[in-house]
Amino acid sequence: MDILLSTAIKAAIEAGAEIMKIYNKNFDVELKSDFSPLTVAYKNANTIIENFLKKTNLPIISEESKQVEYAERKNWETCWIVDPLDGTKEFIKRNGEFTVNIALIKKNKPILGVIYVPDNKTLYYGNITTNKAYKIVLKEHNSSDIIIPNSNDEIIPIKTMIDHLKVIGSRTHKSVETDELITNLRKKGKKIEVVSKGSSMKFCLVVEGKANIYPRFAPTMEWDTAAGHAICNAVGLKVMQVPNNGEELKYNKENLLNPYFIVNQKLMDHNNKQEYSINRQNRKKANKHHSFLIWFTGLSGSGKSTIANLLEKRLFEQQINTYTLDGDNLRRGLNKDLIFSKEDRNENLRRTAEVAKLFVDAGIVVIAAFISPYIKTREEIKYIIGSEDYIEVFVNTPLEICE
Ligand SMILES: Nc1ncnc2c1ncn2[C@@H]1O[C@H](COP(=O)(O)O)[C@@H](OP(=O)(O)O)[C@H]1O
Ligand SMILES: [Mg+2]
Repeated sequence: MDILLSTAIKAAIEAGAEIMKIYNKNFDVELKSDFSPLTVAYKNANTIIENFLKKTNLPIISEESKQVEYAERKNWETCWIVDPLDGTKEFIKRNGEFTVNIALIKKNKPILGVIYVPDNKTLYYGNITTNKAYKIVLKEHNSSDIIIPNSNDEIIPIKTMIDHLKVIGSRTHKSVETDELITNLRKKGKKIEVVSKGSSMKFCLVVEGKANIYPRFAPTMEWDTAAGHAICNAVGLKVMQVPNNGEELKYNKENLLNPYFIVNQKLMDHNNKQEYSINRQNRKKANKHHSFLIWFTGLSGSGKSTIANLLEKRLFEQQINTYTLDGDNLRRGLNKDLIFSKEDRNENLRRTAEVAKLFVDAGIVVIAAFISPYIKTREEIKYIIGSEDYIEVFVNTPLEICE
């Protein structure tokens, strides 16, 4: 694991352990003094985190520490941004909704993010270089088991029904603007459920797909959002500024106050579906058969295309309307702007799935053969098509034979 990421994870867990020692002692009210449980938890957590992060020789912006003048910090290409205890109101209310937040910023963008929820020992982290985010529920506040990411812990967001959205907002800092946004979404005919949570846990719930949109039309500081923002970006979610100027939140600004923002705004902009008189059911009746997608996956040289070709011939002989989507052929036209980078390969598959969906709607049995090794991508394809119309076939030819 990246040494910067593992350092941030260790720091967050150790800080969380310290916070819980104080949280678990009896206290009723916040005493606004340097010795209140909140202040002590906050300061101790900050010291622990700073001691870890100092080893990286990168500068730190932390809510708790004295801020370095902008004239100096604007020259920092890379820095840490830390909120040692986010959700202070929730800590006082004793509802467990508080977090430790550590983010690594490069050129004003968050590239790594770690959020630890010490009350339920849940760790979230994301890395935009690998485009992966993980959620791990620990048994103890102990980081020694987390050195190698386990694919079972990778966050694969639950998919969203665009007409039924869960909007998540602050438990404590509500705003009229957020209420207006919810009213407008309801006017668009969407079913909206409103969920409240304290702290950066809101980002985590959106990343998991347990909430869908997080509109923040109330003040926050850079340390409240940087780690959550990185984890969102790692799963492809954007944290857009409002008013929307097409840009995401930026970090290490002169003023560390964030503008308002929305996580996952694209869901709000989704167009309503236009209905036509002739639909899939009519086509199914006329064709006398169902339509669906058969997706062959397997290694290069495993025989996917050969089997797909034979299958199509057989179906065609039985007067079934078929079409084979071929990666090379699509790259000659629709996908000719795409290269073979990881992003473009995913985009290639996404577009293929969208085209397949149109063909399925047109009443055709679609056959596709793509290597598609990542379960995450195949889940995406299944989601686009709809699980009831998706048949996955793994051509399990051993590597030696493929070669
Ligand atoms: N008036 C204000 N100005 C700047 N930030 C504010 C603010 N009111 C609340 N916040 C930020 O909102 C955070 C709480 O978010 P939420 O309401 O989503 O739980 C606070 O974090 P702390 O709890 O760490 O102070 C604080 O930084
Ligand atoms: Mg905070």
